[in-house]
Amino acid sequence: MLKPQEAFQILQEIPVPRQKVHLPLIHCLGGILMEDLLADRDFPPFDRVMMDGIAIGNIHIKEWALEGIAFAGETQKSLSNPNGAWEIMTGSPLPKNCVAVLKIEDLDFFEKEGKKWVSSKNDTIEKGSFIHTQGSDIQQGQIILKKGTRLKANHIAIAASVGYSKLWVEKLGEIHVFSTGDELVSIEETPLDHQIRSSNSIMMQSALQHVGITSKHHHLPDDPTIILQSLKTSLSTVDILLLSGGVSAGKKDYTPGILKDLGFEAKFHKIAQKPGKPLWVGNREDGKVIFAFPGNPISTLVCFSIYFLSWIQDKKTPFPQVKIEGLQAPLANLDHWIPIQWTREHQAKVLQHNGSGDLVHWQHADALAWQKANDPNDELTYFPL
Ligand SMILES: Nc1nc2c(c(=O)[nH]1)N[C@H]1C(S)=C(S)[C@@H](COP(=O)(O)OP(=O)(O)OC[C@H]3O[C@@H](n4cnc5c(N)ncnc54)[C@H](O)[C@@H]3O)O[C@H]1N2
Ligand code: MOO
Repeated sequence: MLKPQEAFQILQEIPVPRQKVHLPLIHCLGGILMEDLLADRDFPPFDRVMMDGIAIGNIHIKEWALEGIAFAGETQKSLSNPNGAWEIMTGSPLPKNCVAVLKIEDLDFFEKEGKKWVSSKNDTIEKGSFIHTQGSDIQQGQIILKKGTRLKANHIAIAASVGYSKLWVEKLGEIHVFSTGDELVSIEETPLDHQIRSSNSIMMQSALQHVGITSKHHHLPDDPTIILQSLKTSLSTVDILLLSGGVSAGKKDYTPGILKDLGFEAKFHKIAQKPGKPLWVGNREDGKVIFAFPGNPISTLVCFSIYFLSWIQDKKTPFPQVKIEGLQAPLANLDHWIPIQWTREHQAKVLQHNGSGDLVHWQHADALAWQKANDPNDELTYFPL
C-alpha cells in the first residue's frame, strides 16, 4: 500500500486548478499575485515621527522653548528658533529644521516668563532618534510586492498602502463540499437514535473560509443515481469537489465506482496510515480534481488538513520536529498520525482518544505528529492543526 510520503509526491504532480481573476482586495487572501506591485511613493512618504513627545533642532542643549503642537494629519510644520521645539504626535511629519524626537515620558514641561518650555530628563540625546526617515523602508518606483507572492493578510496591507483596491490573482474558485450517508442529519435537526449530526462538511468549509476559499455544501443520500447526478451538476461549474464518506469497503460505499463512471482516474485509493486509510484522490483530463475523504470525522479532519491543505498551499514536507511524551510503540505496517498538545517549548504530549470516530478527545489537539511505521524515535515531524 502507498506510504504517506509517496502520496505527498503524487499530489505535487496534480496541478491545482486556479483561475486568473481581478478581485477586490478583501477577496484576494490566499491568491497568488500575478503582477509586481510598485511603491507609488517613498515609504514612509515623509520623515515620520515615531513617538508622542517633542521634535528639536538642537541636541546639545537641555531646555527648549515650545513653538506649538503638530498632530498627525496636519501639514508639515517648521521650527523657526534653532533652540526651540515642537510638541509632536506619533505619525506627524517631522517639522522642518528638527533633527531628533524625544518621547513624552522623558520630558518635563514648565513655564518661564509666561512662555511654555520643556526639558529633557536624559543626559544624552541622539541625532535622528525616533524619526522614521523618508524612504528608509522602500523608495518610490521599487518593487514592494513580487509577482508570485501567496497573499497573506500582511501582503494585503501592503497592497492597500500602495493604492491597489483590486488585484490580479490566481485563486481557487468555489469548492463544493459533499457529505454522504443515510445516517446523517443536518445540524438543526434532532437525530433519531440511529442517526448522527453531520459535522465533516462544516469543518471543511470553515477551514476553507480561513484560507480565503468560498464553498457550498450539499448532502447526498446513499443512492448511486442521485450521487452521480449531483456530482455531475457540480462538476459543470466548479473545479474541485470534496466528499466525505462512502470510500471504504461497505456495501453502500459507492463513491469510488461513481467517480470512475464520471471519468476520474484514481491517483490513489488507500494509504498505509492510521487514521484515514481509505483516502481517495483523483483527477480528470479537464483538470477537475476530487478528494474523497474517509467518513470518520477524524479521518476527514486528518486527510483534509494534511493532504488537501498542503496541496492547495504548495506546502512541502518535511514539517518541523517536536519531542513527544507518552508515545506508544510504532505500528508495524502503518504510519500513524497522532494528536499532540504542546506542553512547553519544543515539547508536546500525546492525547488519548477512542479512534477516528472520536471528535471529543481531539478538541485539545494542537498538531498531528507523524510516527512512521516501525520508527521508535520520540522526536517526530508534525503538522499544525
Ligand atoms: N471492512 C472494512 N471496513 C472499514 C475499513 C476497511 O478498510 N475495511 N476502513 C475503516 C476506516 S479506516 C474508515 S476511516 C471508515 C471510512 O469509511 P467510509 O469513508 O466508507 O465512511 P462511512 O462508512 O460513510 O462513515 C464512517 C463513519 O463516519 C461517520 N460520518 C460519515 N460522514 C460524516 C459526516 N459528514 N459527519 C460526521 N460523521 C460522519 C459515519 O456515520 C460513520 O460512523 O471505514 C472503516 N471501515
Ligand atoms: O483510517 Mo480510519 O480513519 O482508521 O478510521
